[in-house]
Amino acid sequence: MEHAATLPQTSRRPATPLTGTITVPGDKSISHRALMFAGLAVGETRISGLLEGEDVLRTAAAMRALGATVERTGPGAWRASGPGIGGLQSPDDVLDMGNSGTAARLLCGILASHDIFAVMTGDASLRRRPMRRVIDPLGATGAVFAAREGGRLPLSVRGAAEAMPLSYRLPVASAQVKSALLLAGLNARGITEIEEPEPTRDHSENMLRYFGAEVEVATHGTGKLIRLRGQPELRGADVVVPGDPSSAAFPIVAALIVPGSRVTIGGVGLNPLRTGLFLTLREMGAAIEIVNAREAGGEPVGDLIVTASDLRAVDVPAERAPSMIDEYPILAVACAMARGSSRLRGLAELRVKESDRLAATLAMITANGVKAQVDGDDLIIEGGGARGGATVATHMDHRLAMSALVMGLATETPVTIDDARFIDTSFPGFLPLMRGIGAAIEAAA
Ligand SMILES: O=C(O)C1=C[C@@H](OP(=O)(O)O)[C@@H](O)[C@H](O)C1
Ligand SMILES: C=C(OP(=O)(O)O)C(=O)O
Repeated sequence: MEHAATLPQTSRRPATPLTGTITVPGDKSISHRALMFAGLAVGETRISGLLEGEDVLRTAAAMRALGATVERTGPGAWRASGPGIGGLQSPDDVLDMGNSGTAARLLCGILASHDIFAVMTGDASLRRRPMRRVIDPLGATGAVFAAREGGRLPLSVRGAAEAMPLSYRLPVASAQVKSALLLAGLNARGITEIEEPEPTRDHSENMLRYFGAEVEVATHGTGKLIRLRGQPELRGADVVVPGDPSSAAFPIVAALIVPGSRVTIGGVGLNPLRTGLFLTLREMGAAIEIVNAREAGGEPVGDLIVTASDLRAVDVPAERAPSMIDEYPILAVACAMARGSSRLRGLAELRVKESDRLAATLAMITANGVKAQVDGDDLIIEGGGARGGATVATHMDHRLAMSALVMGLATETPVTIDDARFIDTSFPGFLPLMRGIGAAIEAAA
């Protein structure tokens, strides 16, 4: 790639505390959905604060290839409109979803209930990830999927000419699977019904309603029952994307573990199905104050004031995992710096992310001198600080890259990562933003 010599980056303890007021880029989950729903709706949608990371740009390109109008009008400002539900067309070429599981899986839902043919692929990381979790249930719409062995990309789909509505109980806690089925249900005649035993992020349900669909959500045991009436008239609507709490996690943990730091992060999304990390960090003794709580674009938002804190170990229950599923690598860094032994439970889903995040997180901290082990689906971490000094293999995984660089801000010797390129999938501008608050991160020698 272009700047091959600067791919490895090194972080070290800064000479002074981290300080400043920052904002993080827009929420990745909401950004994907805003482009997809806008591309299915009639009339114009204006989006502000869209995450312009690689993953979301893949969704923009795919929606364009399917016949939607998607244009950038300024930084984070986008305009999109579509032909209405059922009106998308076969793309001329293969859809390349890059590194993005969300883009690939949600798009499968759209394709399943359109009378079109499409082929989808992704990068080496995405081509390893399981797609059966969406293509198996989506087959009941009448769509015909064919995928590589093991249900991996590339795949092809001949969408259903008249999609059947689905009734499905999610076997894994996955907002991607739920959202793919809801997207398919948009162009099915009748009610699509999804039972979700463990609640996962509900941005699709919220945004579908906002665009004019009829979505009912009822409590069902410990989970939810979601019912969507098919073939609504989706109308374009303006979307304000809040700051991504999963991105805010990195400067938050950095501020907590670099002594004397105080950092304010403005406009962070605080949807309760996304804030498991903040709850957990507070249980560890973190000083995270939420001020100026408000609503933006139908989602709760607030400013976070984070002050360096003496962290203590934590035991995180498995039920909390869906509300912080992407935050375990950075939580592992906080646990390594905390006093005592932490246990993070129920992490099986981490094995099928951009990398095997359970194995890679363990390797990241142990290579830098932290005692830790995996026990079944749990990660056990002995706190007390870390030596550092290792080069961390990031396995095409943005969250590992950022976590390792944050860890190096509090280790005895610097931490290096092998490849910083994938950070752009979710957090373009991470390196300058962190340097701007005083983080010592530079190209490795
Ligand atoms: O729906 C979404 O936008 C996402 C859901 C989660 O994936 P799963 O549904 O696979 O848990 C999460 O890891 C991903 O970053 C974004
Ligand atoms: C798992 C992630 O994303 P995706 O599944 O969209 O690749 C993530 O952003 O951490």
